[in-house]
Amino acid sequence: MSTPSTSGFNTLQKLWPFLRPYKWVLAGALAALVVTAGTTLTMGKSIQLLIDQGFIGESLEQLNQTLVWMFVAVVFIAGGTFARFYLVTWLGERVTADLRQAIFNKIITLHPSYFEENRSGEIMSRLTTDTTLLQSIIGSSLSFALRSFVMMLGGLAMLFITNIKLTLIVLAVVPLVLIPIIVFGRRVRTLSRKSQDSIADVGTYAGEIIQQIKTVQSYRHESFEQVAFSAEVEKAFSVAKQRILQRSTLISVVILLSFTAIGSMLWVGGYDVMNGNMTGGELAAFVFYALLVASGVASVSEVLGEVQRAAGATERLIELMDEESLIQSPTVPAPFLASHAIHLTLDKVSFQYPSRPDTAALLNVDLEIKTGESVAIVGPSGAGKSTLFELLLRFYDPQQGQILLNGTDLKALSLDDVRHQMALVPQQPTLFSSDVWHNIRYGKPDASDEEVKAAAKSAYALEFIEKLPQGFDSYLGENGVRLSGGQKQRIIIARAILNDANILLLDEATSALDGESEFKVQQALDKAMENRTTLIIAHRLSTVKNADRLIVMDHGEIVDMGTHADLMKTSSLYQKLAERQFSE
Ligand SMILES: Nc1ncnc2c1ncn2[C@@H]1O[C@H](COP(=O)(O)OP(=O)(O)OP(=O)(O)O)[C@@H](O)[C@H]1O
Repeated sequence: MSTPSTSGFNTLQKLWPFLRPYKWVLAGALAALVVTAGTTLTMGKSIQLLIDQGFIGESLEQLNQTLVWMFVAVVFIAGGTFARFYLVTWLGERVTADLRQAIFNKIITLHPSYFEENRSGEIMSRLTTDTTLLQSIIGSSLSFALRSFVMMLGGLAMLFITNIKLTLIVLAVVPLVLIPIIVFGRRVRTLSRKSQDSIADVGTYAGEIIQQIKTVQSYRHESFEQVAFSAEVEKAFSVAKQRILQRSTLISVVILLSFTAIGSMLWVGGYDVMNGNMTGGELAAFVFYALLVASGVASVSEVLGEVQRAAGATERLIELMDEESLIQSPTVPAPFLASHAIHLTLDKVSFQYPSRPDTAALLNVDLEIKTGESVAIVGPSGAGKSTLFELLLRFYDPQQGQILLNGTDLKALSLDDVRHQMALVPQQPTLFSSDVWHNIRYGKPDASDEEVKAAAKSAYALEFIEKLPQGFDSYLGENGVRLSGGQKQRIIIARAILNDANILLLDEATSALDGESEFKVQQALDKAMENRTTLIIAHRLSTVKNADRLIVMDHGEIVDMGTHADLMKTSSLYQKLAERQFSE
């Protein structure tokens, strides 16, 4: 069985790839450390000379010489400490920056279902809290511990040189000091992970409430949420309390043991000085070294507690970094010829969401879509219409059957090629908290201002954008709160038009808009659909009538297919859906 401290260090070893690029900085810091520690150790001998020859021997020359040497030594110590502190703190900041980047790079490529299982607040907490903890540990605690460790070893050597008998007394205490370190260290580590987890819960909770602030306030749930949040905060506090108790106990036990040893040593040493077996200077030097060793042991033990905390944080980070996306580009993707001729085939596609393995969201779906065709998908709520889009965009892979793009399985093509072919206009338009430029240009980052404006014009968005206080430079607020639903949609459509993908995936939401707004969005959509293969989740009959073909879905299956007129005659489900629409 490994002790908690070694397994803590084992976990920390996994951070080595992040430190390796800066091994020269690390080496510089270590060199500075050795210089400072070595110089500090000579101070004990200087004190001995100062007392025995300067004070007791009453030699002014010796006094001067020793003090000059001590001054030189202090200059070295100051310089070395500067270098060590600067380099190590730099290292902590640099490594944390790299870690954050690596984690973000990982997160952004993970399959969407990962985010169903893991709450966003928790992921955010790893990116911020856990990395900050590591920064403080790499950047300061570890340097402190290393310095203490080197001083401890050096001090110990000097103790032996100065007086063996007294040293043995000091050493008898060391195992006594190690026992609490091992016992409490393990507890601190477990509690530390728990503590980080509960801090993440606090962040997640607050994040969700802030996002839903209007729901919270309209239902007058403020005080209810305050109570619930306070429970989360208190939970985090009580875990932290346990952790602090363990750490404080550890520190105080170590201090108590160390100073008991120094007390007994002083007694024995003082007795020897009185008997003339030892000079006063020797005892002073010995006490100096013993203090170095004791404070070294104390701070190493304190930092070992920190290391356990860091190991907890590292575990969580490594876990996230080891996560593999379930949706991957093949290593050698099949070649895909970009052209406007697009042929989509769904071949006996069945799919269950990973969180609901027993319910088929899609069942045996067979479908052919040709270039330029517009296909409307209708069906009751929960029929699987949006799921179809999720599979086309490869947010999920079907468990049975395959989806072919121009005859090649989506899984064989590079993700880039697949997604480059598609532009999605979702039912709930979501915008980035930035200006209009950024939001439209998201469809094509290298688009010129003219292209962005042209896309906005095609999407019938130009007129309202120009009326905004700063036109295209207007900040749209978080998630575009400063725009109406119809305006947000037209921005999204402009983005899709700019993207100029061959396949347009429209999840219509015009049902939520008033007549005027709906008319404009419809115009924008008609423009976007020109010369494109389009799949529309249709909620309104006007779209349905314009489509080349209609697909009726129910319980994940395609139950009927045809034109509006055909289906009015043959499909009872379609008749029902149409009746409901007309009566509305
Ligand atoms: N992420 C998910 N995890 C698990 N089940 C899901 C998920 N998303 C959708 N489902 C389920 O899959 C089924 C099909 O959902 P889908 O969103 O495709 O329906 P829809 O036809 O688009 O409905 P609507 O018209 O209401 O948007 C539903 O039963 C739904 O509850």
